Amino acid sequence: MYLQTCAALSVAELSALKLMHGVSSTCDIVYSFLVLFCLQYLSINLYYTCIYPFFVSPLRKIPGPKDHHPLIGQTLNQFRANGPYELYLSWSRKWPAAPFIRYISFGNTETLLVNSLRAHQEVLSTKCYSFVKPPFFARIVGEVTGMGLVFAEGEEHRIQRKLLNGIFSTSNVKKLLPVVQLHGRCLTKTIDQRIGCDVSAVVEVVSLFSKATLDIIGLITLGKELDSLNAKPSFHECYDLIFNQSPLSSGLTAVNTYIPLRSWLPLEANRSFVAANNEVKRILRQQIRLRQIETATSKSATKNPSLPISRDILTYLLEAPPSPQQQWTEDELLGYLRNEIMTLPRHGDPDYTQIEGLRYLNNFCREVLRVYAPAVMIWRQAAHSVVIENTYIPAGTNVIISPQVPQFHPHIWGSSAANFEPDRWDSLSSESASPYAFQAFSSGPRVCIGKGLAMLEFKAILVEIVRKYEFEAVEGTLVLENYLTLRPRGGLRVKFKVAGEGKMKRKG
Ligand code: HEM
Repeated sequence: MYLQTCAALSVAELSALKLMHGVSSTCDIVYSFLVLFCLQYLSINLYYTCIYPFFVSPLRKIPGPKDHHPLIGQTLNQFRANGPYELYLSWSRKWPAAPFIRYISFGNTETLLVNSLRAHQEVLSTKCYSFVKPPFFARIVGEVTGMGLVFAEGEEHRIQRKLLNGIFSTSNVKKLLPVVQLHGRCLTKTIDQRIGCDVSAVVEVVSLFSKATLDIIGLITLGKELDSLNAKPSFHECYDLIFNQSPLSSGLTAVNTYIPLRSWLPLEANRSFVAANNEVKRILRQQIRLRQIETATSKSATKNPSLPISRDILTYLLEAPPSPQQQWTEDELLGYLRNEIMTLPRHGDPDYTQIEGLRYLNNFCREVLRVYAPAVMIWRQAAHSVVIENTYIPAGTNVIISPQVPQFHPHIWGSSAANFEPDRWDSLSSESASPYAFQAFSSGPRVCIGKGLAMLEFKAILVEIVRKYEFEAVEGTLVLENYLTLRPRGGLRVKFKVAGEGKMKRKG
């Protein structure tokens, strides 16, 4: 945008100069154009980085932290913070009643963090289509997920959602339970193999669960086992490379957010990321093409719908590390869960109604997603100027929803907001019962389309694991990081041993 404005201004100024001083040589014209263009570009950038945010912007009076670096804003503080949510939560605690909190990010751009329930409702629901995904977000996420429904806007988004909603309806998700259970059994088979003849085994679960989740989504969306694709390197190897980048490659991803260097930097760390990413997309495109041909030729195809877009396969994964602040011990919480799951018939897989009937399991899963929301940031940009909660938001302003902010807000969840307490879901206050108090899947017209499927997967796999094993985390302290989703840094090692009888009786 600046580039076009500067070019237009330079042309106008050059024409005026020519009128005043007569026609000069082509060389002079090009030289003058370049000088004028650079001067203008520099001035505009200086204005927007050094003057506008601090002396002119209508957002400057909104409460927010002032301890930013003069050029890179809060970027350094975010990098130094204890986990990806820490700064947002500390600001939200400092200004609990503010609808928005304003902070300065890289290059002194202003960002608004959504804070109150009402502001969440307006941004995500009432005025949902006044906001779009910012271009830099498309660069970081789009390069991994591709540009499907996630990046469709306005009317195009409404149409795509209408087409896809049916596939993810409760009645369809119900039918997918056997697929999920089948993969749950494959997962426990892997754990059994690792235990072998020993009493217990330590297993790195992030890659194990990621693989199971991917396999389920692959089978549901492509109608194919990803393991059976015979690609070299395999689909899972490429996927692992994308999500477990080297420090240099992660740094490049961060830089790519602001300066789109990714596609032409001749570094090995960059090349392997780009190659893995391209390979994943190639495999998916190929499978989708095959599926489309099958669908076109098969009479029964309409009974077996598949998603027409490749990005849905690279989706959010569940991680559930234990909370350091919890009041109940891990043993007690898992004991309650085990006791409830053990009320299911011993043999055979539970059906959908039986799983949905497990009240504590449902509370447990929602509490995991409340305390450890996998999506750390949901990015938006004002498509046009808009007023929310008496705050004037100019077009182009970046707005961020961080699910942990409403999910830890003391005005919504009370003073125990940071504690892991599954029972809180049985007695919600009017604030915490609001659909905007729990944002792990976002809400409004852009709510996660896979929410029902993700919850079913989470519960069904937990049932499978809890029935078979007793388990505990091996590492004492977990460091969480954000790479597209919340992940334990360096993975999560869990000690599994085959379960005996449930030992804990539920209190009360
Ligand atoms: C625990 C698991 C999951 C979590 C926490 C999660 C979270 C989210 C969140 C927060 C959004 C909103 C993103 C935004 O507006 O920028 C979203 C959107 C989306 N999710 Fe999920 N998701 C999960 C699983 C899934 C699954 C299993 C699928 C599909 C198989 C899926 C497909 C999508 C799609 C297509 C969108 C875009 C919806 C739209 O813009 O209309 N998600 N998800």
